[in-house]
Amino acid sequence: MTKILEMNEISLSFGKESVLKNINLSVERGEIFGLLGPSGAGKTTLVKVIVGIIEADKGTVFVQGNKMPSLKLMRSIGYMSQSDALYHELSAKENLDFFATLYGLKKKKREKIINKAAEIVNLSEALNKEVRHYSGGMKRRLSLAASFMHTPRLLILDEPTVGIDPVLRQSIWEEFRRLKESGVTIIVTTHVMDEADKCDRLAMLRDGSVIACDTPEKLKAEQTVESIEEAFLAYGGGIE
Ligand SMILES: Nc1ncnc2c1ncn2[C@@H]1O[C@H](COP(=O)(O)OP(=O)(O)OP(=O)(O)O)[C@@H](O)[C@H]1O
Repeated sequence: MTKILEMNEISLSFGKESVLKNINLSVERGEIFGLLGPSGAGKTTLVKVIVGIIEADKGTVFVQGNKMPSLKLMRSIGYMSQSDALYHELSAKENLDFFATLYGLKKKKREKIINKAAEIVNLSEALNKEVRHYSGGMKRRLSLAASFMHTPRLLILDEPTVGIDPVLRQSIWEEFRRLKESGVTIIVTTHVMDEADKCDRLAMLRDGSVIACDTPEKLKAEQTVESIEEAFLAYGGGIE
């Protein structure tokens, strides 16, 4: 396997608060890579640094060998932020059509791609509804569809399943695996332990530092525990 993402010595402070502390991580092509940590651990800040929304004080990020931020790579990266970037006055279909234009998808193919993405997140029936009439979970699902509809090489998802019911969460994870099979690399932040267990590899974050990084199986075996939650605590992830 080859590396699609490399982060070297990433550090960042907001004022006096040190939010990311010397992060060194790499992600292999085709992996589902999890960033696990409690609220405030620095997960969102780290993905914003990867995407290029925030500049780190120190360190470098390379995606496919290109130093970030890189305009050239925009179309090969899909990003779903924690807050929805949707047009509430437009229908879901119009929103997806807007993103399709941004990604440069050809008009002829758009309809099919939009319908497929909507089907995956279970929104086919509500495609023509204005987003202002959507529930919170529906908006998350629509944002998710928008992030992967152009089949990016690298898909970065910040807490993608928050507010989504367990049944749909399962089917969304099945889709992540299908995307992975088709060669997409996925980075996903979560504080849900059973989701973390589904990742190929996992970095555990606490107070801006990586406290452990490996496959869920090895992380558990190393601490001779049965669950990711116990492993997280054993690595020092608990509240002091
Ligand atoms: N723009 C900002 N200005 C100042 N402090 C910030 C800013 N963004 C984040 N922080 C701080 O950085 C720390 C890490 O925040 P971050 O959002 O990255 O954590 P997180 O692990 O994603 O948490 P959550 O799971 O709640 O989203 C927190 O203490 C937060 O208050």
